[in-house]
Amino acid sequence: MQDFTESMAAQVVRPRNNANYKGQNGHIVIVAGNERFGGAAIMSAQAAVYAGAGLVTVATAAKNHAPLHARLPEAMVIDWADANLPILLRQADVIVVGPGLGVDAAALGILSLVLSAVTDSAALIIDGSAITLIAENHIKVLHQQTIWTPHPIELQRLVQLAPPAQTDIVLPVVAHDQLPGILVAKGAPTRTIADHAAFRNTSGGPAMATGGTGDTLTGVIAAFCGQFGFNVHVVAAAVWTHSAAADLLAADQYVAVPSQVAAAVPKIMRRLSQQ
Ligand SMILES: NC(=O)C1=CN([C@@H]2O[C@H](COP(=O)(O)OP(=O)(O)OC[C@H]3O[C@@H](n4cnc5c(N)ncnc54)[C@H](OP(=O)(O)O)[C@@H]3O)[C@@H](O)[C@H]2O)[C@@H](O)CC1
Ligand SMILES: Nc1ncnc2c1ncn2[C@@H]1O[C@H](COP(=O)(O)OP(=O)(O)O)[C@@H](O)[C@H]1O
Ligand SMILES: [Mg+2]
Repeated sequence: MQDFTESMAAQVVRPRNNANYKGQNGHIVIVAGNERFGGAAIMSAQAAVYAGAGLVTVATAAKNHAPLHARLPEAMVIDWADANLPILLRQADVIVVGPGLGVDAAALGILSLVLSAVTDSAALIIDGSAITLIAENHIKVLHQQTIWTPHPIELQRLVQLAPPAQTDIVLPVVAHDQLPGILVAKGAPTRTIADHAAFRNTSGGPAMATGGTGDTLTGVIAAFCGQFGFNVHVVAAAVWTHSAAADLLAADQYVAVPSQVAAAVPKIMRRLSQQ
């Protein structure tokens, strides 16, 4: 497994053309946040906006609409029970499903709707509760442009491999056999794995050990795919950038608060684009 470094991230995050417009930077739809976990939807959406997504729409529980708009006016919102959600999902360039989704019957229904509406050309980021639901209900995901973002226990639920067995040698084999697309095995360090490449992240640290840090990562990955395309280098660059933003905060803070991590991402992207 190869180290993924700042100079490799800088090959992904290039300066924008002068004529660049929002339609070229990806329409992201984030399906997240039940009545208890509205913050997860807000953090994912904030990270997507701050990492440069062209348009961000959040499909979430009705209760979260006003807090989302108050915190993040750049994001659009739709009730996840709205009959128009499938139409919106079919128009998306990137879909995130799972942060704070919950694991009840309603959440399973929403996940099933997402899996049936995603088009072949869209990238699909599966995180948090969506991973747990897929594991618990033995759902087979066939979508090729999938990005899985489990923490070690979510990965265990998904592939029946306890954290100590999630080694650099075993993970690429298991990912190849069981998971279509790209696996982002989060941890210290996070490993990003596809069929022909596997990277160990070199940024980040324990200042990131706060609920919500993974939720923000989904937004950064979504925005990177929306701007730079779907491939393992782009996803590894998103992972590097997210943790580098946390490192920037950790230089003079004990804790890298997730919403601050999202807010620091534009600075890291600027630094990368100047190299
Ligand atoms: N503000 C919000 O709205 C927030 C919403 N959130 C949303 O909540 C949903 C549930 O997500 P979740 O990860 O909290 O619970 P779950 O899937 O049951 O896993 C917990 C189990 O995994 C373990 N574990 C975790 N990491 C580990 C590691 N590195 N290494 C080893 N073990 C590790 C952990 O271990 P323990 O802490 O018990 O030692 C426990 O056993 C999800 O949708 C998420 O997006 C959260 O993001 C919080 C902020
Ligand atoms: N000690 C650490 N070193 C490096 N990264 C860490 C550390 N602790 C947490 N992280 C990062 O924080 C994120 C945690 O994700 P996750 O457990 O899904 O959080 P949540 O669901 O609460 O948002 C991952 O990106 C992980 O790599
Ligand atoms: Mg998580």
